[in-house]
Amino acid sequence: MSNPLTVRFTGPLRSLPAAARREIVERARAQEDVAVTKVVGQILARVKNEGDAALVALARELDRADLTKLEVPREALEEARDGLDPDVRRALERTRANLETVHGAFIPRVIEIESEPGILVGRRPDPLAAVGVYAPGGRAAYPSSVLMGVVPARVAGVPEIVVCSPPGKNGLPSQVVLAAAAIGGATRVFAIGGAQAIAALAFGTETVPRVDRIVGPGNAYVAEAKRQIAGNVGIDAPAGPSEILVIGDDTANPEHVARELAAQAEHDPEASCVALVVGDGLAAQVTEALTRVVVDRGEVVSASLGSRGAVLSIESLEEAWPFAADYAAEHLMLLVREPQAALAKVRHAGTVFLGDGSSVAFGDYMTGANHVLPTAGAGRSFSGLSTLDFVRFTTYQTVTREAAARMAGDVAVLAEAEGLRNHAAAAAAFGGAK
Ligand SMILES: NC(=O)c1ccc[n+]([C@@H]2O[C@H](COP(=O)([O-])OP(=O)(O)OC[C@H]3O[C@@H](n4cnc5c(N)ncnc54)[C@H](O)[C@@H]3O)[C@@H](O)[C@H]2O)c1
Ligand SMILES: N[C@H](CO)Cc1c[nH]c[nH+]1
Ligand SMILES: [Zn+2]
Repeated sequence: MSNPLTVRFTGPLRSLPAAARREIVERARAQEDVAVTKVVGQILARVKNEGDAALVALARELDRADLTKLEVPREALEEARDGLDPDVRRALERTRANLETVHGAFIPRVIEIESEPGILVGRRPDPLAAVGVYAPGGRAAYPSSVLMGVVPARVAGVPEIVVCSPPGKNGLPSQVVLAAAAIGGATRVFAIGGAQAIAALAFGTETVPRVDRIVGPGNAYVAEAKRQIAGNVGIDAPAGPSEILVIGDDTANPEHVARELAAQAEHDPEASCVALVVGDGLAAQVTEALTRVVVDRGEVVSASLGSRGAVLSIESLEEAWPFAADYAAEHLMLLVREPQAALAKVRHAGTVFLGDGSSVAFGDYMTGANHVLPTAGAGRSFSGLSTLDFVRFTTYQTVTREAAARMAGDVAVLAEAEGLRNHAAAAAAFGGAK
């Protein structure tokens, strides 16, 4: 590593100046960056107005790729899958199977309930007709993210699943991303990245179909593009640069804490990685371990930890819970003596990892939980990606003649109170009044 690794915030949490605490908790700066907002606004307008021509031009400008075709032919997907290293294929198929098991169990079912005798109300989940899945591909290729989006969509019954991922210099997303799209069951794949991919899926172009919902993680440009098009098309949670909050008591292994921070930091210089551990001694051990455990991508890890990282000591776990609720981490890791009891204290988190066996890397790749999760505090109001993102609900009701007769009077009372006498008349007619 060329730069020595430093962590931006260290020391006791209770001594942290209010401004520093705010800076850690409000790590949304990149998405609110006016420059990003402006650039993304311009990209969306170009794609909306110029369609495919803008996509080809933006691929040249931003991805340094000369595209002859935007859509990746089906044969190229199948060739990528068939040519994949057998170990990688087996691992991707294992991820797919676990996602199918977990997301199949989480799928919402039809619910029917009688609110009164003779009045049946139902709610039926209906799969969306077409969805877009963004798979990042700038600093790293993300075949795992392809599966995290495509598999739950397929399990939910979506017939058209369109994947977009940035092209490399050869004009195609990486082979392993293409293979994952085939393994997951994507119906179409386009070599389009960044904000322009989100625009193409939201507005449609000559070759890219307009979809009903766009999901998937990405960098600050992708997250901002999803935010800006949210009025036109459904989106999942804002899933931007990765983040982790590790909470550890005296049973936490400092090297494990450090490795978890380094793992999420390697995604992006804008990743936010924070540890709150009981005792100044343990905090110092974590900071020291960080200088030893980084095995790759040192520049990215250093940039992330140096600009946003925090290793803070607390006196007891009780100090951690209000901070954790405020921070609403994408990944919350509980390296504590009684993780299940600690889980009961958690208010906001994308997903939680309990105990010393549960590295976030397992959830990132294989447990079957989804790794597309709300970031930048969005965990206070959003959940991680699931089959719920791929359905909408149709409610329905049926009222028997007898129930209609019993209800018509009170409905007329409310309709009269609103000055809507035709409603009262309709209810009375169905209730059997002459
Ligand atoms: N929250 C989650 O669930 C989750 C899951 C996986 C990955 N991630 C995050 O996804 C992100 C992946 O980012 P990435 O950069 O590797 O890939 P990416 O595909 O998100 O972004 C690459 C694209 O960004 C665009 N871009 C780059 N610089 C630009 C500029 N100056 N102006 C306009 N557009 C520009 C380009 O179009 C490029 O194709 C990381 O931040 C990672 O932490 C998050
Ligand atoms: N940690 C990422 C979500 O923030 C997901 C991921 C994909 N590959 C490895 N990790
Ligand atoms: Zn990860």
